[in-house]
Amino acid sequence: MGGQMQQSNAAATALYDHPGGGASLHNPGPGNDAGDAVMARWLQSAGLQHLASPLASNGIDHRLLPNLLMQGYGAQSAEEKQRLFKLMRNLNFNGESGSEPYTPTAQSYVGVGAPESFYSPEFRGDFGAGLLDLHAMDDTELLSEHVISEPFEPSPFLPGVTEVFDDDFNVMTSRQDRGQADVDPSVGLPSEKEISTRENNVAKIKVVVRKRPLNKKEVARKEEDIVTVCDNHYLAVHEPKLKSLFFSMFNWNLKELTFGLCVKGGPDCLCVEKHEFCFDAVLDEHVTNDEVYRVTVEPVIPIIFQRTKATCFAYGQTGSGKTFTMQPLPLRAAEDLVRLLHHPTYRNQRFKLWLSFFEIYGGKLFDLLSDRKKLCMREDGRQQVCIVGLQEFEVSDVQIVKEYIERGNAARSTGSTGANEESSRSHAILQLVVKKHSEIKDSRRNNDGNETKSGKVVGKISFIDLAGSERGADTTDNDRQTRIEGAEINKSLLALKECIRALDNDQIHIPFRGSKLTEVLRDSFVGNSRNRLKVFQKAENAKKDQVASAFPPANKESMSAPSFPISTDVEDVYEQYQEVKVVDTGRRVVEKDNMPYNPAESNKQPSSNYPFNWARRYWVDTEERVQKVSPPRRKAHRDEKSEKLGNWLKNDGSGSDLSATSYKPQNEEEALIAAHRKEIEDTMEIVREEMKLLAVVDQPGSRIDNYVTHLSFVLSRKAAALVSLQARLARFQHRLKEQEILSRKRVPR
Ligand SMILES: Nc1ncnc2c1ncn2[C@@H]1O[C@H](COP(=O)(O)OP(=O)(O)OP(=O)(O)O)[C@@H](O)[C@H]1O
Repeated sequence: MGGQMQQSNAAATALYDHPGGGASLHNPGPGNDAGDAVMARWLQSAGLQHLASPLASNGIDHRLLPNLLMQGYGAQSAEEKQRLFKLMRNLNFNGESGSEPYTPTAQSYVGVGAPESFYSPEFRGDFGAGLLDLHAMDDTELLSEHVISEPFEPSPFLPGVTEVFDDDFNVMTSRQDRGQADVDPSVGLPSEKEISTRENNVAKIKVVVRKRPLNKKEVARKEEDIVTVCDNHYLAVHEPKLKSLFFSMFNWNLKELTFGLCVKGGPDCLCVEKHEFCFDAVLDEHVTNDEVYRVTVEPVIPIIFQRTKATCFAYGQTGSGKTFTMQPLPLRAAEDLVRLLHHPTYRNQRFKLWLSFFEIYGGKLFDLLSDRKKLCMREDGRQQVCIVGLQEFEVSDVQIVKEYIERGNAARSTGSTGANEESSRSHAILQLVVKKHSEIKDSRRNNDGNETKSGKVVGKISFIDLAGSERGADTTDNDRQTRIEGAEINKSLLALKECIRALDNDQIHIPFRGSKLTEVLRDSFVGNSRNRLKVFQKAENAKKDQVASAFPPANKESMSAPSFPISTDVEDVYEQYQEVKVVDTGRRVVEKDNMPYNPAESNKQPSSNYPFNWARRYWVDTEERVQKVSPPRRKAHRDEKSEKLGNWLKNDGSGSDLSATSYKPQNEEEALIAAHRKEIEDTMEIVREEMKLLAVVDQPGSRIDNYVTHLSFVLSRKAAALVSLQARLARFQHRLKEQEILSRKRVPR
């Protein structure tokens, strides 16, 4: 994920070199120039360098940072304010002068010749996790950059490095070269142009779709192949649809009514709708697994040595070919990683490769390389996730990697479902970690979070073979256990999707606590992380954006394609959600036979990074309203709002208390509701925490009030989903009662 994340990290580590000397930001004085420069660089690291002058004119004091949030004074746009807010958070700003930040000297910008101790976790701990690192608050376990300061040479056996990563890599190399040659304070940092180049060029998420050929069953059933790969980026799905003779459609966004006569046949004729989608890459049914590797994982391998965490997901419906696609990838990656370890650049750096393999089944973690030992997940004070008891194995050659992978695969939970005879019923996570060691005593150790003893993480790549999402139709033949598994799988995939969506929209709050899967993956999402997903897309691209929503139900399992990972009830809720989204972007993605898709036309539509247009409108409205509210009333206004929200969530209309913990689900529907309740409770907890934090930095005219409104909106959406589920449950129970009455009537007296 995000090159800008890596960028920010580089800036942060270059800034801090020496602990002593320099003026405190709290005490402008002799070191004021240095303080000026530091403040300017802090702002620069957040892309807010243009705000340095208002601060400078007032004397340098980090306590003035919140003033920049004031409207008409500093940060103007929503994005700027958000960045500034993030910066303050990362500076551990608390509005009081209690914590003295470390003051770097002008000399300290160079980023070379730093004493070893300075980069030690203990030392960095003094300044708070991820200080100055805008995107890597939880990323403190990564090795500091100075240990890999030798210029990196691209591996001669990795010719396929994509342009994106080439750019990223070249910027980094040139910066490092210059940093070593020159002691100018500005040299250790990237130029503005470099920042923007990197930010523009490195995608946070890459989406590659692989089409699977029809399998024997589908061929025997004479099913149509409804997916056409148009070129390397586009594919089309042909959706058979029953249409009535006369049809009408109202587009809320364009406020226009379309109606017409289906001329192809009589009433209820079968039409084929063509939907076209765009991805970063589309691979047809003839590509080999090697080609998949070259397009997806290979470009990321070199940057694993550059303090990066990468994650490769396989996402798709059950039976779509995720396991088939994912299984060969770690082995190929290990081959290249081992080769790089022996490359002259890294040969003498005491780097080693470690492997671990575990699965999440039914919300619990099991070590696949240690007789399925049950594992515990813990979060430390810095929100670093540790999997207690997970065995990591040092792997020095590919044969050993192969053996471990086979052993882990054999231990995985699989089962037979209506859609796939050997379906993965768990999420399997294989991690390859490059560590730098000072001394190694044992090649096998517990991952107890004690990094200093056995090496510091340089970079990591995780391969995640997600369990497949299931539609209601896929579950008809499944037994009770399999259906419960399916509900759990769908729930965790939903949580994953929420996180990716939040990340892609640059939201401040990412709902990692939505499921075990997202909690475990937390560190793959933050800091120096890059994701290569099989399926998901950035909001900027209209067509891509619609992928997850607009896939037709028919035969979509024939590719590793997006689908809403919902089995029954939740599906409805998310369909509604997606409908809103379509209205929001106002872009047409459905290309009908008689209505060819016109990209130019779609570009005319208003674009938005925000997931819901009406939410955005709400945001704007609220902003206007809040501006009119006088400052003393603002807090009361916010408190009242959150209290109302809390009350509403506690009492969802059915009189049930969401916080009830004694609730025992009786069937799958109730289990789903319980899962939703838990999610709402977790989200509320996070909102409460966020609000505490926000209260500290709230300033008249800031948009924090709006942010709370936004969170309220997110919660209300979840609550609406819950209400819908409960309505379904009531209907379900009603049906059961009816059946019971009927069966009683049939019993002869
Ligand atoms: N590209 C492909 N070429 C040939 N066969 C494929 C391809 N992709 C998948 N298959 C076959 O399709 C079947 C289902 O694939 P797989 O088990 O990988 O699906 P899955 O998405 O992992 O399913 P689940 O989520 O249920 O575990 C397997 O028999 C596999 O060999």
